[in-house]
Amino acid sequence: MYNLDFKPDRSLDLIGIGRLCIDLNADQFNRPMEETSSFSKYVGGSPANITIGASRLGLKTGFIGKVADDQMGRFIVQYLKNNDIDTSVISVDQTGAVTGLAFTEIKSPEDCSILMYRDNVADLKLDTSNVSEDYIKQSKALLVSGTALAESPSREAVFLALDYARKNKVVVIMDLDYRPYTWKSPQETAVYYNLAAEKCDVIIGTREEFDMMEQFEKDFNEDDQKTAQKWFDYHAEIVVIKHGSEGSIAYTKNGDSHKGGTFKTKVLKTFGAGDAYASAFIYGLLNNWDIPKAMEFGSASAAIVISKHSCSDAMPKKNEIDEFMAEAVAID
Ligand SMILES: Nc1ncnc2c1ncn2[C@@H]1O[C@H](COP(=O)(O)OP(=O)(O)OP(=O)(O)O)[C@@H](O)[C@H]1O
Ligand SMILES: O=C(O)C[C@@H](O)[C@H](O)C(=O)CO
Repeated sequence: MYNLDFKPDRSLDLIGIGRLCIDLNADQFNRPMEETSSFSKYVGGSPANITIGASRLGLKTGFIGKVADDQMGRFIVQYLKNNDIDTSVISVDQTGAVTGLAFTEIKSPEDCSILMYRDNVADLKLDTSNVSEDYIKQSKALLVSGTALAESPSREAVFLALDYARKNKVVVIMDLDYRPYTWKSPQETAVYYNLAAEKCDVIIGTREEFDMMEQFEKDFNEDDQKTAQKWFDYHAEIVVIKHGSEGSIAYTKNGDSHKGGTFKTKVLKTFGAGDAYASAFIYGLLNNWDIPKAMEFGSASAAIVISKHSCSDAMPKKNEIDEFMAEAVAID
C-alpha cells in the first residue's frame, strides 16, 4: 500500500495548474497534415485534459491558469465550467498574449505528431500574483505538469504553488508532460524538472521523460527501479513509469512494485493516452484504491480515449470505464 494523506476536510479534491490551450485535431486522418483540410477544435493541454477527466469521474476540481483575452480563451473557460471545474481563479492575460494551438496530425494509429503554435502564449504568462495560498489549501491534491516550468513567470508561479501545497499538506502530483518545443535546452529542462519533482508525492511520466531528467546521472541506464528510488529519497510515495502500449509500472516507497497491463482497443490516435491514464489513476488514489486497481482504471480510460478523436472531450465517465472493462480484453 501507499501512504498519501488526502485531508478529508477540503472542499476540492484536485486543483490543476498550468496549460490551458486548444487542440485542433485533423478531421481527415490516416494521412499527413499536408493533405488535411479541416480540423476540429477542442480544449487541450495536459493539465487541462487531466482535470477534465478527473471532473468527469466525479472529483471536485478547480484550475489555476491564465487564458488569452480572446474568443479562444473564453471558449476554454466556458468548456471548463460546463465540465464542473471551478474557474474562479483562472485569470485573463492583459498583455496581448495568445492561446496556444496544437495541430494534431494522425498519419496512422501508430504515427501521430503535434505541430505547436506556442509563441507568446497566455498560459506561460501565469505569474505568482495569480497563485493564491487560500485557494490551494482548499484542496486535497494539486496537479502540476512540467510544461508550465518552461518559462518565467509561469515557472515561478508553479514553484510558489508547490510551496503552498507542501506547507498546507496538499498532496502534490506531477505529470512530467515533457514537450521539447516549449524549452530552450535539454539541460535547462532537466534542472527545473528535477527541482519540481523533488517536491512531489506522486510522479507520473514515460520512460523517455525520466531519461530526460536523468541526463546528468549516466549510471541510471533506463532502470525503472533506480529511477523510482531516487524520488523516494525526497518526498515521493508513488512513482509511475509509463511504457506506451507495453503498459506501465508503479513503485511505492515501501518497496512494492506493480506492473500495469493494457486493454485491447481500436486505436485512432495515440495522444491523450497519458492524460486519460493520469486522470483515472488519480481518481483511484483519491478513492483510496490499491495501486493495481487504480492502474487498471487508468489503462482502461487511456484505451477509451485513444479510440476517439479528441482528448478532453473523450474523457470518460466512471460508468463508461466500468462498462468498457467488463467487455474489453485485458493484455498483461
Ligand atoms: N496502443 C495502446 N493500446 C492500449 N493502451 C495503450 C496504448 N498506448 C498507451 N496505452 C495506455 O496508456 C498509458 C499511457 O500511455 P503512454 O505511455 O503512451 O503515455 P504518454 O506518452 O504520456 O501519452 P501521450 O501520447 O498522451 O503523451 C499506457 O500505460 C497504457 O495503459
Ligand atoms: O498542448 C499539448 O501539448 C497538446 C495537448 O493539448 C494534447 O491534448 C495532447 O497531446 C494530450 O496529451
